[in-house]
Amino acid sequence: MADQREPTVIADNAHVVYRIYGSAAAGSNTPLASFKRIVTGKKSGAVREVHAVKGVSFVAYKGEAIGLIGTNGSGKSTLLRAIAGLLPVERGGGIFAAGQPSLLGVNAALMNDLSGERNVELGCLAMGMTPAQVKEQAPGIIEFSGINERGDFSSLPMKTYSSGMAARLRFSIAAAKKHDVLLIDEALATGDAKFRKRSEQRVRDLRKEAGTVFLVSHSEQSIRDTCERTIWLESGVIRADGTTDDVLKEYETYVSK
Ligand SMILES: Nc1ncnc2c1ncn2[C@@H]1O[C@H](COP(=O)(O)OP(=O)(O)OP(=O)(O)O)[C@@H](O)[C@H]1O
Repeated sequence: MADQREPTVIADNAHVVYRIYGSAAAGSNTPLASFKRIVTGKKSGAVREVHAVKGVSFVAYKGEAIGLIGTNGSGKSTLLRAIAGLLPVERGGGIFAAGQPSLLGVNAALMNDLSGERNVELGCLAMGMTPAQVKEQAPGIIEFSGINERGDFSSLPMKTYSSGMAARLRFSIAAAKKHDVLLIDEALATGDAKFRKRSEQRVRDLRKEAGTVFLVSHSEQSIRDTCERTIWLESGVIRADGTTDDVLKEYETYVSK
């Protein structure tokens, strides 16, 4: 029988390389050296490359929540940013996505001098909501974030918030919209236990609304609670892709060695 599932993200032999210019020679980063480069049009000699994602291929389907695990520096955040279209994929491969994937935290660029309320409005408008939708959704977003649990913080500038409060507000804004593909980078690790529970529920709801969710996390519990499929990346290469139980078991054996 043909596969009836609808693909939302296809990675086909995707490679991502960071290029760091002028990183080697001593003195090449001085203002004078930079000025000389501008005048002469010459690029600084040294380019260092970090090959962060190496030939990754997978297909993600509508309704799936996929965990991304791997040790520090294994390429998880890089892959997420490439799926979001924020980093280019090298020639020969590609990442194709349905709609515009939203990377939680980056899309909602919050302004420190503005109040939480104003940031909610701007964030929602930036995600494409109409002013009427924003008006309707804003109180729910503030309530979900819980920033007013200890006083009226929503009318205060964001710079008065703790980093956890800011992260919660960012999550709440992004999670207010139905996303085709929602990419979450450790967002669930911020905030306290109560908020984490609420946000995990929200991820499950978003999934029910038929989007696809990718979750990068070092918390096996978060991955277990939200994702039935997990991809394990190590040194930029997929080591395993399968049910969360199976992949976590393999990963645990690897890290305990
Ligand atoms: N802006 C950058 N410029 C150059 N190299 C980078 C940059 N960002 C990440 N890297 C490198 O790319 C590799 C993968 O990094 P990445 O942040 O994707 O890993 P990660 O799996 O998300 O790590 P962690 O679990 O620590 O968050 C690492 O070797 C890192 O040093």
